[in-house]
Amino acid sequence: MIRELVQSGFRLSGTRDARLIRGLWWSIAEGLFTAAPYPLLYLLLTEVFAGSVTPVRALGYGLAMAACVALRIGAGRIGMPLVFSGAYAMMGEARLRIADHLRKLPMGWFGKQRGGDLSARLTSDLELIEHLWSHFLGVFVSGLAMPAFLVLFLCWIDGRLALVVLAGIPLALLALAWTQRVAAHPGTRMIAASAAAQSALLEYVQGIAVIRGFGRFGEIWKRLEVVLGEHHDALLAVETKPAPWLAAYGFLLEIGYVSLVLAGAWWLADGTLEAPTLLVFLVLALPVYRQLFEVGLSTMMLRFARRALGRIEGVLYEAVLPEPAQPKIPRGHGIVFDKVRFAYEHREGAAVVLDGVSCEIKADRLTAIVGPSAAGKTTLVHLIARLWDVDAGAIRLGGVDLREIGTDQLHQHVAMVFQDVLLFSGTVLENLRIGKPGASRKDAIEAARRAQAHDFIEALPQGYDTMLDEGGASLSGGERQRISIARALLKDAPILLLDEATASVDPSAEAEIQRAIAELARGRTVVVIAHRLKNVRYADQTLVLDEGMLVEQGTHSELLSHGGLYSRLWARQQEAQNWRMGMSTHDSLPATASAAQPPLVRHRADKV
Ligand SMILES: Nc1ncnc2c1ncn2[C@@H]1O[C@H](COP(=O)(O)OP(=O)(O)OP(=O)(O)O)[C@@H](O)[C@H]1O
Repeated sequence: MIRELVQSGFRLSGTRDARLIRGLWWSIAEGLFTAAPYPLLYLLLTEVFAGSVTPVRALGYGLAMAACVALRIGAGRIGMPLVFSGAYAMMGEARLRIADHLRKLPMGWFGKQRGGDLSARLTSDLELIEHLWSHFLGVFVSGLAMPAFLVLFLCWIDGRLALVVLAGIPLALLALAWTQRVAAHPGTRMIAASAAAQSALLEYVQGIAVIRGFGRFGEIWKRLEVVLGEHHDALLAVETKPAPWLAAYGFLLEIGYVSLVLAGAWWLADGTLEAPTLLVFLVLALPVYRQLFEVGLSTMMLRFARRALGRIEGVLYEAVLPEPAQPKIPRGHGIVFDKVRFAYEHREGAAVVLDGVSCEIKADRLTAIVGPSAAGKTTLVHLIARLWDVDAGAIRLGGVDLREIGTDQLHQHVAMVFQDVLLFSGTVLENLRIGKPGASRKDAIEAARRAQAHDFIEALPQGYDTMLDEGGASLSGGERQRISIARALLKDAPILLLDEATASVDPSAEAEIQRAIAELARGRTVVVIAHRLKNVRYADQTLVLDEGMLVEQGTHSELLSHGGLYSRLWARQQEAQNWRMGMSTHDSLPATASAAQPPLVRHRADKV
């Protein structure tokens, strides 16, 4: 099991750190130096009982024993840092490999994971493996080396008695195997319960605003109590269920000691054994048993580590989106959908989200995607970014199938601005530079200026060096949006995918965001999901989706004259706006705001 674990650990990190291997050899040396004083003690006792010991020889033995102790300490001092640095470096590599692998997984995979379970795999499971490498392996090998050496020494002194010392071991090992079996179920339960507890706590913390808003503390609290109660019971079971069998393991090991006393007395009486030999056996058998018990106990941890490793490997060996061996370079920035079919669930009878969609998104033009809720607009745009692969048909960029371009290369061509803006904990500047690592401060500020974000960033306590909370919680929705637009401007990719995200912000912020987006759209292939049709009425073409199908396409005026779904949606939105205008004493606000807002990429209007 240990060998398998070590090899899986090497596979996990993809390296074999030489420091770790050297450190383990030093740990074995440490175990041997721990055992070495005992044979010296035996030799000393033999001479004492034979009456041949002299003060000088006794001093010699004493010094030799002291040297063994010093060597043991020295080996530990050299080995331990080597093991630690090797183990931490390897686990660092493993974390990077996992993070890199996660980046390549289809987004659908994340949707199927429970947040807490995934975070448990990436934190506590990985920490368990790290602990195994850093704290356990060295102690384990030195813990095995010591009794192995002593048993060999006992065999050399008296084979009969050594066999008696080892008499209980086969039965003890059976008890240990049984203990492992008994612990298997509680172990699995404990891992599941702690993942569930992490999920529940995460959900509780993330959803605290909603829980508070709906006054549902009682119910959620009860659910939390149930999950945490199960976690408590599972933890208890993992300790208590195997405990009697572990005790049996210890008892059976030490049965050898009772046998040793009985057999020793017998052979002493019949004159086939000498007293000093028996004395040495009685002294040495105890550390051998103690060490074997410790090693047996630690194998319980190996079980957990094996399970944790299996769970981490489950992530690492999850199939990634296939990458081309020879990535092709797109010849232009026009996008073609060719009979695209896509479903989130790849199983018989699963709902088809896009069904036979064929269309052309022209290079350097603005294409708007509109349609009722759940029509498949976001899905279509996500497919362009290859967050998923299509089930049938193809999407081609510059004449090349996205699957032949390679994800990294594709992402160099594409910038995305979506509704859920994710900002990372770090400074505003660092968040901007996500668009272009290594961009100068001047360029980042220029991008922020063009994204209408400069003024509010400057007003922050440390301006561009202000630390943002995780997720950018300290900023408003509109401010987060503008940072994400600045990020995309800085990236300066030729294709821009954006989810018109102004529905939830106030009219003045909406106007600012529209201006920023208009700036961003200049001279690029832009695909925008539009919820407010008025914002994209100047688009070069509008694709109308309904229930996963492309039902209409054309310019605003073409679509209006067609009298189909688009014109109905337009009429409904106009009606809603008129209704809003007439309903309150603030009638003039939307009208004024609307007049103040530039429609998305108004500069195109000039061309029309
Ligand atoms: N990750 C997902 N897993 C499974 N189903 C999904 C997922 N994302 C979206 N869907 C489903 O796919 C369908 C299309 O969703 P999509 O988000 O593309 O629609 P949309 O037109 O952008 O809607 P809206 O305008 O309301 O944002 C919906 O029925 C939705 O429930």
